[in-house]
Amino acid sequence: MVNVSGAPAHLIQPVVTAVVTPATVVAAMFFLEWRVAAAALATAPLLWGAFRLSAHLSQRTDARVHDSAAETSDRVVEFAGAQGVLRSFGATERGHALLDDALLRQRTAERRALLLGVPALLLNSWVAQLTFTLVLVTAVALALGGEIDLALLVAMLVLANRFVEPLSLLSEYGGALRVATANLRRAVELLETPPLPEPGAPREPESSDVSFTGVHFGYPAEGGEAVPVLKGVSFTAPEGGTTALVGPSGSGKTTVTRLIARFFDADAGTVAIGGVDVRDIGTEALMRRLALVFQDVYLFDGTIEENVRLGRPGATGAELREASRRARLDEVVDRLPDGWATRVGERGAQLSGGERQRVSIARALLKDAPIVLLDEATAALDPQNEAAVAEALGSLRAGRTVLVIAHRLETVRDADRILVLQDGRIREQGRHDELLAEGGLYAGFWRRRSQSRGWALRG
Ligand SMILES: Nc1ncnc2c1ncn2[C@@H]1O[C@H](COP(=O)(O)OP(=O)(O)OP(=O)(O)O)[C@@H](O)[C@H]1O
Repeated sequence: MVNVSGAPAHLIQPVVTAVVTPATVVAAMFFLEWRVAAAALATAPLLWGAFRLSAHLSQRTDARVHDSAAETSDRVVEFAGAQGVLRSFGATERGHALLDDALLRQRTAERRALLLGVPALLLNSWVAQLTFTLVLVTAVALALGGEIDLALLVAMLVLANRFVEPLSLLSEYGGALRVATANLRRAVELLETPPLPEPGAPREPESSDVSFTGVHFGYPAEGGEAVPVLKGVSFTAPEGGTTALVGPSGSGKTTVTRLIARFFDADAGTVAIGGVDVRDIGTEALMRRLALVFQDVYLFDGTIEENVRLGRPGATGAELREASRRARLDEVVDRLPDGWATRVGERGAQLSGGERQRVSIARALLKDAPIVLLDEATAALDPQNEAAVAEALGSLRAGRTVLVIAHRLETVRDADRILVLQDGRIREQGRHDELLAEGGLYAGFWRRRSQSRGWALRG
């Protein structure tokens, strides 16, 4: 963005100068001695050709360097910001590996840009020198022939120098201008992304069951075909019951929850709440019905109280305390020296993983939405936090429609319905004992569970 906003001030002016100066110089040359001016002008197509060629050579590498630099800075921010989460997941190594990869890609892209940039620079300066030489030879030949005097010769050489100098700079500015143009294009693309359309005649669902009917979905891919993630998913999560989503990593569990909250719309099929297509429910009404308790809980750098209040800004103090008590957040607050006024730090950095979860559960309880989308943490919490969070989740589930991406064994066993996802399809569904009796995928996973810590399905 800095590159884009800096473009007018830092780039346009030198680029204009680099074009206007040679044009003025050639005009002055014509005025003084047309044959020397004609020699300078004759090289114009050559100069233009060299400029285009070097632009073409660097265009692709510029884009690659830019993309890899953008990725590196994203990774650095992510790595720094996600330290707490990475640590609690015992995954700092993975964070390191991602950052290392990004740095390596950036180095390769820059090295390649440098290698391809050298011929482009050589070509530009070679053509610029050629122009200068041609003007020099013409002027000297004319002076030797006695057609121009020494003073005019010197004037011509000075002018020839002024002609060539800005042209060699033009190739440098050209590169920066291209980067700015590419950035501007990206910014425009982002701004032009349409929000999901609001229904013309919004409908209110009468109940809170969630159903998928023949849902197909693939994440919009930049430029290419979307890779299918959900391939014809159908199920019903009954009102007031707990439906557990289980399946190997990447099978589409998170995607199912995202489609309910309309982060994206299905490509085909219907996602409905209480029989009403989510696309026919207004965004505000939809959000009122949903509480999201995801792993990457969003905590902003305010006090604990402010973070819980986000669930329902108008809640009374008593309601706030009741929600916190049921989320077992009150005992955390009691321990902290500043109590409710304790600042949680950027992204909740001052709190432990289990404490952050309790804040987000309290927030969801305060919101009191009939449908809860829950992503259980994969992190091993200490026993005290584990028990508290399990209890807090228990109060959140009571009487609500819950869709839970389950990681804990108990959650799966106690669920009213288990959906076994694999490769974007629901392979099995039913209750724990029914699925065990079926002796299929789920039963196999369950048998192997004793070999893994907690509930982890391997693909
Ligand atoms: N924002 C996104 N853009 C593009 N592809 C995505 C995006 N989010 C997820 N995917 C891809 O969609 C597929 C399903 O991902 P999803 O997160 O739904 O799986 P999951 O079952 O929740 O996995 P996990 O248990 O590891 O969280 C994966 O191949 C993933 O790489």
